[in-house]
Formats: sequence, C-alpha cells, structure tokens
Amino acid sequence: MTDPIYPDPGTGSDSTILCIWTTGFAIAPPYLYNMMFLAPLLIFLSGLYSQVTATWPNYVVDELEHLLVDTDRFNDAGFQKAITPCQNYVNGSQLLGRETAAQGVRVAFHDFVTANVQAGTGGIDASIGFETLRPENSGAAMNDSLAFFAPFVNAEVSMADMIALSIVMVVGTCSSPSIAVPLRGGRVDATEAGPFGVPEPETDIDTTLNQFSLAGFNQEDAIGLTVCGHTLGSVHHAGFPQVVPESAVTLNNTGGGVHFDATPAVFDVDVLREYLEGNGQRGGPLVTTDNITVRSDLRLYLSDNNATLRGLAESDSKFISTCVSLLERMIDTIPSSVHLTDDIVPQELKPINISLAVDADGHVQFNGYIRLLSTAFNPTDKVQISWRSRGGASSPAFETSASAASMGNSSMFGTTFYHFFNTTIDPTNGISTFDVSVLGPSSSAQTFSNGGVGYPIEDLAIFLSHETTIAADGTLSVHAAVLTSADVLNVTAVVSAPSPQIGTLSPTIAKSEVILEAVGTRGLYTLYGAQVPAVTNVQQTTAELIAYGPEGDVYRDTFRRISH
Ligand code: HEM
Repeated sequence: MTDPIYPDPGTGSDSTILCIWTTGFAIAPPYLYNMMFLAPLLIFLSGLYSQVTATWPNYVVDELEHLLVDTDRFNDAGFQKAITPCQNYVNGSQLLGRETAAQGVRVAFHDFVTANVQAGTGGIDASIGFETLRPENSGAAMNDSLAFFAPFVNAEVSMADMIALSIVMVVGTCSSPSIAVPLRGGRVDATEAGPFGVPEPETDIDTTLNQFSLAGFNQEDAIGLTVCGHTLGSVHHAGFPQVVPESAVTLNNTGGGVHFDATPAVFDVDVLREYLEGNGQRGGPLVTTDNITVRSDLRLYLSDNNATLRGLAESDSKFISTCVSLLERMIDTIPSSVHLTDDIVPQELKPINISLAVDADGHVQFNGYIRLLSTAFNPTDKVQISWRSRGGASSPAFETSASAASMGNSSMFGTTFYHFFNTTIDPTNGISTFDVSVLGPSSSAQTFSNGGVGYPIEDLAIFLSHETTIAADGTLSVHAAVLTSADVLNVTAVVSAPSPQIGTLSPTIAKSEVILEAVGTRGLYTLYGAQVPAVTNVQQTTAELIAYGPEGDVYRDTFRRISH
C-alpha cells in the first residue's frame, strides 16, 4: 500500500512522490532509470503504473477524478467546497451543530454494514436511500447526505460512488497532512431497500459484532472502524435523546450535538487518546452517557478489554494506516455482481471538455482544455497539440494558450493549470485522434499519446452540445451533425437524465432514446435534431449520439453534457 498521507502539494519536485502519483504515463525523471539502487522502488512503482494505465476516455474514472481533484476556482467540481471548513453544514443553519463531513462518513457506514459478504449482497450500493425511515438509521445524516450528493449523480457516477467518494474527500480534506484513502469507481445503485442490521446504541454486543461480521469485519475491525468513524462529528439530542440530554441544546447548538472528541472536524487520533486517557470528551456520549443501555461504544471498546484501542494508540501512523485500510475495505464492500475500476489517481495530464462543433461555414472547430498538475509540470510549460486525420495523416502541432484565469487552482494533489485550445479542422480530411506535448523551459518535449493510440475523437457523428437548448419546462432540443458522405441510415440520441425516484432521495437515471430527423446541411455535414422530454438536473444530463452506417458501422459520440 502507498503511504496514506497525500503528497504535500508544495513538494512536487520530490521525485518519489511525483512518481507515485504519475498516472498512466510511464514517465519519470530520466536519471531515475539509471539508478540501480532504486530498482525495488521501480518495481513497486511499476505495480502502480499497471493500476493506472486507464486509457482516455474512461468516463467513470474521469468523472470521479474530476470530483476528487478539481476543487478550486476554474473547473471546480464543487464537492469539496461543501465540506470546507470541515465543520460546515450545507443543508441548513450552522446553529444546528451538524457537520456535513461527519454525516457523509456516517451514511457510508450505514449503507455498508448491512452487507452479507458470504451471500455477496449489499454493501455500498446506496440502498440506504430506501431505508432512512428505519429507527436504526435515525438522525439527519442519511437524508442530508443523499440530498447533498444527489446533484452530482449522473449516468456514470452512481450515488453509491458518491458515498464512497465522500469518505475519501472527507478524510483527505479534514486531516493535515492530508490522509489518502484509495478510491475506486463503478458501484451500482440498488433499486430497493436491503436487509435491516445497523447497530444501534441499544444493540447488545453480540448482535453488534455479528452485524459487523456479516459485513466481513471481525471484532478488531469493528472496534477500529468505529473509533475511526467517531473521530468526527457528534451525537445529537435531536435524534438520540436517549443518549444526549436536552441540556445539550443551546442557542448556538439547537440540534444538541455533543462531540466524540475535542476536534470533531479533524480526522485524527484524538478520540482514541481522550478515551484511553480519560480526558476531553472521554470517547464521547456513546461512552459516557448516564444511560448505561446506550453506551454502545464503551461496550464495543471493552469487548476485548481495550486491547485493539491500545494497539491503535501506539502511534499516530498506526492509527492512520489502520483507519485508511478499514475505510478502504468498507467502501469497497459491494455486491459480488459489481466490479470496481482500478484505483483512481490524479491524472497529471488530462484532456478536459474536448469537443467538436461545426461552425456556420461548415468548418469543424476542435476545442477544449489540457489540465496539467503541478506534481509533474510547471505553470510556464508550453503545451502543443497535434492530430491525425481520419486517414491517419499527422498535422503540424499547434500551441495552446494558458489564460491567467485558469492557472493556479489548488487541490489536495497539487495545483492545476489549464491550457485552452480551439483550432479549425478541414472537414474533408477530418480528425480521428490527437496527441499532447509538454515543453519545459530546458527539457525536451514529452509527448502523451494515450498509451500510444492517441486520444480518440469522433468527427463523423458530432453531438452539438453548444446548440442544445432547454425550454422553460425543461424540454431539450438536441442537435447533431453527421458527415453526409457517411451515408448513415439512422441517427439516435440516448439522453440520460437523473430523475426523482420514489422511496429515496437518490435519483435514478432515466434514459430516453430519440430518433433525430435531418433538418438541414452545413458544409459537408447534415444537421439533425429532436425534442427530448423535460429533464430536472440539467447539469448532469448527458447524451450519447449514435449514427448507424450502411455497412453495420456505428459512430458514437458518448457522454456529452447537454449544459455548459
Ligand atoms: C456499534 C457501532 C456504531 C454505533 C452504535 C453508532 C452510533 C452512532 C450514533 C448514535 C451517532 C449519533 C448520530 C447523530 O446524532 O446524528 C453516531 C454518529 C456518527 N457515527 Fe456512528 N456508530 C457506530 C459505528 C460507526 C462507524 C463504524 C462509523 C464510520 C466508519 C461511524 C461514523 C459516525 C460518524 C462520523 C458520526 C457523526 C455524525 C454526525 O456528526 O452527524 N459510526 N454513531
């Protein structure tokens, strides 16, 4: 396992750290390759490379990576802001004493713990959304979290992936130095409630341990996971009056929250220390409450006479590495039918919002951004793009532009800077793939070609995102351009729209397939259009354009956002 502490964004020049986060591109400073004594490190790193050689595009990976890395100003995905600072509460008044970051960790536990790993069912599958009225899921955290996550869900990012992402974002954001829980993607949302089985403050110790055991966590794991979770947040009188007395309610804490430790907005070892040393919050209300029946943390911690907790208290790094491992196992507990991606790591060079458009003169406009990460690149580096025509002929490279507005966005993984480009492609020869080269002030150019095959782009069938319009009632008018000479028989669009779902705040993805009609021509292209029923979340509604050629050939322009 890698060091669970994220590299300090300011230390990108450290070659070891740089290599650990290199994504998909088998590059390292050349001198590394010549240093025999680093052979074991290289073997270790090659293992990491093989984990991260995802070719572009990989929509699940690219979307989750965006949420994880793009957390500031230009291209901000918007997730991290909600938990910054970590005591922030996004769903209501700050006076309630609630914490969005802590709620996200609790909801993941409640979704996970009803897994039955023997049967291969449950785990992180967002079934919690259908289970929020159960007494075992009492409190504001479940629906608050689902309401916060719902606007991010789309055809590629499930609610279950958002629940997992939340653990990674919360632990990474609410720790210093930032603690890295590995993230994988591809979870699938349940369409109905799962079984009961979340431990409650009243639950006896045998039942509690059995519930953890069904989910694949033994006694030591259960104790560890609980103390790792209870480093954040509070027990609230509203929701748990049997644990926290009304006296906790004040004008500044109307929900009556009592913290587990003195630092409820920091993912740290304090809860453990305070419990073992008997100071501060002494482990929190589930240890100290006057109502003995609901001292569930105390029962759990004492079930092995504090042996697990003493072991974890040996050092901060022991506590952190154990928590990382347990939390990773928790979010990767999924139904056996679901398969996860490899670890999602920050991409040091990433094409962003790459699209084609057909202008009024029938020329193809090829545009987008190249995002660079400071762990591998400098803001002054130049970025060039070259492309291959439909027939495979290479174009001369052209330079992109770096605008001040898109430079210097900070993230847990370093600083991002964006290079914008827009160039005209002759539609007769077209474009099929592109490569990106980065030129430092003194070094020779490094060329990135998506594992040698080039970054693919479809120019026979183009979804015209920028021409998509949305009526006041949410009805979409979708537009596309298909090369007339492709002689296609049929053009359809599958629009994937997050839509309300009965019984949960988690959206379902409603797919509407529409046949597009030819509506005119623009240069070498035929234009197509169709109306699609109203959508509710324009930001996350996406389309796939599919054009069927006469010889059974199919051209796809996939995962296109309809709003910009
Ligand atoms: C025997 C096992 C557990 C029991 C009985 C239990 C019970 C509780 C209760 C009653 C609360 C108060 C909720 C509220 O007032 O809103 C709470 C809060 C919390 N729990 Fe647990 N818990 C257990 C294990 C875990 C685990 C394993 C995790 C995570 C890995 C976790 C994470 C949290 C977090 C982060 C909070 C704070 C939520 C907030 O501030 O809104 N819990 N827990």
